[in-house]
Amino acid sequence: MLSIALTKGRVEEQVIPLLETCGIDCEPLRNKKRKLVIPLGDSLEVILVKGGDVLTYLNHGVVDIGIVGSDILEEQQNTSYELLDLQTGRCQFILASLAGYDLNEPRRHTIGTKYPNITKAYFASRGKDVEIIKIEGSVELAPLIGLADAIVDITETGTTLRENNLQVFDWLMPISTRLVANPLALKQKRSEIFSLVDRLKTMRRTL
Ligand SMILES: Nc1ncnc2c1ncn2[C@@H]1O[C@H](COP(=O)(O)OP(=O)(O)OP(=O)(O)O)[C@@H](O)[C@H]1O
Ligand SMILES: O=P(O)(O)OC[C@H]1O[C@H](OP(=O)(O)OP(=O)(O)O)[C@H](O)[C@@H]1O
Repeated sequence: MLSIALTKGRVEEQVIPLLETCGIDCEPLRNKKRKLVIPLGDSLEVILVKGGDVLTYLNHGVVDIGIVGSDILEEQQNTSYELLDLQTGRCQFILASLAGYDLNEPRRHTIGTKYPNITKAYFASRGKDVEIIKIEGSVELAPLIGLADAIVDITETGTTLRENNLQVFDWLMPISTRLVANPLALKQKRSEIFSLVDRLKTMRRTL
């Protein structure tokens, strides 16, 4: 039996069809209502968690594998084994602001973001010291109402940026959903884990 910590929400919605193409019956996941522990047949058990908590469950050894966005792995400076890029949940990290924003204006800029570590590393690599304001959501609001000069956030379709008159000033990195494993589980359940990884690897190309 393999236990999987699956990020609920967007990641979950895009991973379910992939699991189904691998022949895994996901009806219990689709019909879960408020249930958080969902057995899928005899060989898999899914627990549904927030993305930011996947590595906590994994690193405490209470699940064998995790499915989580690379944005979170990068932000949390993940050291667990990344086994596969599932190639779902694709989006991008961007630096955005209102038209006319000048990153090179010589003063300390204020940046709003849900991802302070990624933001700090990005500006450090450009030799810039910025003030970071951590925001939990609706990040695009920050430059609009004067909380920050610019934001580092995720864009997928570009709709949120467009509807709020924001422009992209830089593309930081692409994001996609990854499969990560607990190192002990990788030793103890190697064949089970790699059998799933191999199936996912084959089927992700068909979606
Ligand atoms: N357009 C998108 N915007 C944000 N995240 C996306 C997008 N597309 C895919 N993702 C992936 O989905 C994850 C976020 O999922 P979701 O939006 O369901 O959670 P959330 O409610 O924003 O996050 P949380 O409540 O944990 O802060 C991200 O970690 C990222 O890997
Ligand atoms: O380019 P788009 O397709 O418009 O997607 C990007 C938006 O989606 C995410 O927000 P989310 O919906 O998770 O809401 P949040 O603001 O509460 O984080 C992200 O933070 C952007 O705001």
